[in-house]
Amino acid sequence: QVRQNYYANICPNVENIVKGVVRTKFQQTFVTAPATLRLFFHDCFVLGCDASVIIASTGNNKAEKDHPDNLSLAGDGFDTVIKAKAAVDAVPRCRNKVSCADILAMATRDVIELTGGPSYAVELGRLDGLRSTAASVNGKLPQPTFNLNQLNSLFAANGLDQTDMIALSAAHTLGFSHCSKFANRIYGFNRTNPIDPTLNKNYAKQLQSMCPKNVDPRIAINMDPTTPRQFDVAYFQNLQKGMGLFTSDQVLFTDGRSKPTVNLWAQNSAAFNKAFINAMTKLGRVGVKTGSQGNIRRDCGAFN
Ligand code: HEM
Ligand SMILES: [Ca+2]
Ligand SMILES: [Ca+2]
Repeated sequence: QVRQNYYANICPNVENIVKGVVRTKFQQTFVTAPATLRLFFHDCFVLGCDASVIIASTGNNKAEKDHPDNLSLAGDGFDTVIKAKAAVDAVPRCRNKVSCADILAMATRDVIELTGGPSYAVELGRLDGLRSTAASVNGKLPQPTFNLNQLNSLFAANGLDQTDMIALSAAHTLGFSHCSKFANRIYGFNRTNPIDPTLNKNYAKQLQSMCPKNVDPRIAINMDPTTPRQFDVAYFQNLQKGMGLFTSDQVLFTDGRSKPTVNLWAQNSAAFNKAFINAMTKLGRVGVKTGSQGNIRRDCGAFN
């Protein structure tokens, strides 16, 4: 249902308008990039790419964004969509013609390019969803403790295969994590190993010093210790050295079924870029709403 150039006759300049807003915001704060990319993922995996994640809670509805798995979504992702929506709506012919879900898809494409990743033609034509509840998030998002089978089955439920899953995981080449998300790997891992043995020993020490026990829960650290602001294949090179931050990252190298793909992409960014664009395009098609299943929200944070 989604296609390139969907707004060609409705709002011909929409992609440039969004790009301008995203570029300005990115220049003000780098977090714009990882925050927007993660927001898109968390939107698409819960009821499809329909901007359900952007809805704010109200007195009688606890929305998706207040589910525990979404509380660490950085505010700059939401802010990017709201600012881009305002800029689109300032153009008379575009006013209330472009969905929040599509604005998020365009902004995500733009932040990947701004951080040095591949650019691609984005498919558009999504409607915004009519429901958003915290309960609907349960079991829909991957946990950092997941093994390969758990990752594959959750991604398969969204029409994404193992190759797509590995490519999309490279989003962790950018952005931050709070210490609590991987503390189990560096403190009291199991009965025989206090530290996860798949973790590089020096990296484990660094993590312990950045995240001491009883660290301030607001402290966040770079997920890619080598090029935290570049969208690149350093993510895969880190995995080869035991420097994947989460179990769900490192398992891509320790499990023999995914290791060959990690090794290939660690030394072939052209092949990775191609797979990443393909996977992002598939992600953007998940659960797309049409007709009476959705509408175009006037305010991305509230139902019409
Ligand atoms: C494969 C399974 C995945 C797991 C288990 C996972 C888990 C996590 C966790 C725990 C964080 C840290 C959150 C925090 O403490 O603030 C995080 C951050 C992030 N994730 Fe994932 N994620 C996965 C896949 C993805 C995918 C597919 C994307 C996008 C395509 C993505 C994009 C991001 C980004 C960009 C950040 C950094 C956010 C920021 O700096 O604000 N992740 N992820
Ligand atoms: Ca959604
Ligand atoms: Ca990087």
